[in-house]
Amino acid sequence: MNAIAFTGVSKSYGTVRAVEALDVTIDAGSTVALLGPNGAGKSTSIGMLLGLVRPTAGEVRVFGETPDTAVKRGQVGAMLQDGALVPGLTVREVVSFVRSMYPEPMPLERILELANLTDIAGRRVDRLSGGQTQRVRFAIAIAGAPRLLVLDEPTAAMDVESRRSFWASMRDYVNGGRTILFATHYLEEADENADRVIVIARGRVVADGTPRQIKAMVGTGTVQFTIGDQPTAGLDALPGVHTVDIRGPIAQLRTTDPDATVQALYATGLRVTGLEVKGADLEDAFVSLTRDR
Ligand SMILES: Nc1ncnc2c1ncn2[C@@H]1O[C@H](COP(=O)(O)OP(=O)(O)OP(=O)(O)O)[C@@H](O)[C@H]1O
Repeated sequence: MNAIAFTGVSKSYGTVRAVEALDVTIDAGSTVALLGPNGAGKSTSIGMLLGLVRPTAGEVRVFGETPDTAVKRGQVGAMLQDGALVPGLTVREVVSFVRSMYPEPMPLERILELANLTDIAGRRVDRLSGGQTQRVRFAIAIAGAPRLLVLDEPTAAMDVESRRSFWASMRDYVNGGRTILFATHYLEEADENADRVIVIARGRVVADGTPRQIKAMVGTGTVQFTIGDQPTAGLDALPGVHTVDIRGPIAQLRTTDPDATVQALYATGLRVTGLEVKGADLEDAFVSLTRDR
């Protein structure tokens, strides 16, 4: 059974084509990352999935129904990028209120526990840190025990520790066969938490596969250094290297294993100056992938 089906879906804002001809189905029970750079069309796609944004063309179905119907039936929970919490209320009050709007909500204590809020349930929501606020948003998203959970950059305001515990809660929640679709800018986050990664850039799907397949396509990082007029032959044979770009005096190697690449680079005997190692720049990687095609 498909949890989600986009069929020929496009959305334009005036002359801006935010999403173009999206054809994607997502199986119930899977955890899928929607990965892409700023402005790729992730939030627009999520908005259409929730019935908040109307497609210019095409059709969206959630468990075989329109997004509006699926949302009304309490089948979908969402955690969006913004949305203020009612100030003055405690965490427990906010979560209880949201629970009361659903036909078959999860028990209150279970929600608080899953969202790691039990200890701060009595605190006012306007006195929370960024990470704690995100946890309340998560609690609100799961309050109705939805079959599909949609998260738009859920860990944006969190530090490393909060991210880790957030994803642990998520795995707990999804254990009973629920479906998760989340948007992220980070390949590592997609890799660690999804079983399928759909990459979008400029409103189109440019890659779709397991995290392993996606990493092999884009590399997980870039190793850059000043090569000057030294020979470039052999750089593409260094371990992990996937693409070599020479721009003036700068050599940029896209690699699946930056550590191994750097070690081997030093062993070549080349004079390496201005070394920089960075995480994958998806925008760059995908713009060049789509151009190469
Ligand atoms: N309400 C709107 N009016 C006009 N243009 C919009 C609107 N919403 C989005 N866009 C444009 O549509 C494109 C896709 O935006 P969208 O927010 O879906 O991307 P995104 O992948 O979610 O980006 P981010 O990671 O920055 O949130 C962008 O060019 C954006 O400027």
